[in-house]
Amino acid sequence: MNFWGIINLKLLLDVLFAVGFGLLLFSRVKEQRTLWLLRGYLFLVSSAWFIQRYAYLPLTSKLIDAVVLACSLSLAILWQGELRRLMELLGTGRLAVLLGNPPKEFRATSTTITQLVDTAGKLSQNRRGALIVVDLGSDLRPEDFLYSGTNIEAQLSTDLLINLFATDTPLHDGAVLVKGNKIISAGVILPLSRQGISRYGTRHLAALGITERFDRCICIVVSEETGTLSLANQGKLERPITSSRLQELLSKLIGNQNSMGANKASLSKNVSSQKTDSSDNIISEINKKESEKSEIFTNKKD
Ligand SMILES: Nc1ncnc2c1ncn2[C@@H]1O[C@H](COP(=O)(O)OP(=O)(O)OP(=O)(O)O)[C@@H](O)[C@H]1O
Repeated sequence: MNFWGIINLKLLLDVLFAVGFGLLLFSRVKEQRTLWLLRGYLFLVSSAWFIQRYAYLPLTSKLIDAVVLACSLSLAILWQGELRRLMELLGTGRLAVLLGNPPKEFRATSTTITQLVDTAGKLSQNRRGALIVVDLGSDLRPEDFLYSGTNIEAQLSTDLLINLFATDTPLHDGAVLVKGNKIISAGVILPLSRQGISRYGTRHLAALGITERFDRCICIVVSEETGTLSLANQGKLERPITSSRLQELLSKLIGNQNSMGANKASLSKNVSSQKTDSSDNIISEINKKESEKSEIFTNKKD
């Protein structure tokens, strides 16, 4: 192969990689305005490259370079959160999440949705505060939280969730992390959001905090004060919502539209009877811990 052949091959590969990268960026952007911005920016960058390489127009080239620099700076300000997330994902090696291909274990089923709605409804009726983080593919890891809580690794069930948020249990403070149909941990302390500090309490700010940092996770919040249900997604809080609205939102977000409108009554009946072995074990483990705690307490008193 001669010299020019090698150069052209390199150029071809360069263009192919750049196009591939551009397509990957386009596939990750969902909002129309962001898409326009990205399209305009990539057009400017490729024009600058083309003029620099093929046309001897030094002044035009300099001008376009200056415009590209100005656009890069304004986009860095505008997309602060997204760029930060991108670097976090790259730095922690979560390439599957970056490529939009989350592992199977994050796929929640309609049963998961029903269990979550059922739990939120019951907790709301009893005015029991709760915070449930549902990882839909952000691959949340202990380092993403201020405190990663206690490892649970149990099958998701309404009974277990309700038990975890019982006010007299050690793990009720903080959030419960759910991935797919599993409860991963409890007593998790989330990073707080800085938006709406004057409007919301810390439970709601924690829900906003985690969802504005990770776009594929949502948070169900039950207010202890009012029993109000809320859903946080992408740093926005929808509240107050009813159980059926929560079911609708979860079905939409989890992409499980089939579960919408399914006869909720019979499903919630099923859910109540779905006591898995592992969740039973965890409940008895928690109760054991509690009785141990009270024993120590009474011994101390004696
Ligand atoms: N960073 C956090 N991560 C997880 N849970 C948190 C965090 N901060 C507070 N919480 C939970 O929220 C509870 C305090 O809620 P607080 O009353 O301050 O907030 P709120 O938004 O007004 O909620 P509510 O309406 O339930 O009162 C704590 O006891 C704890 O369980």
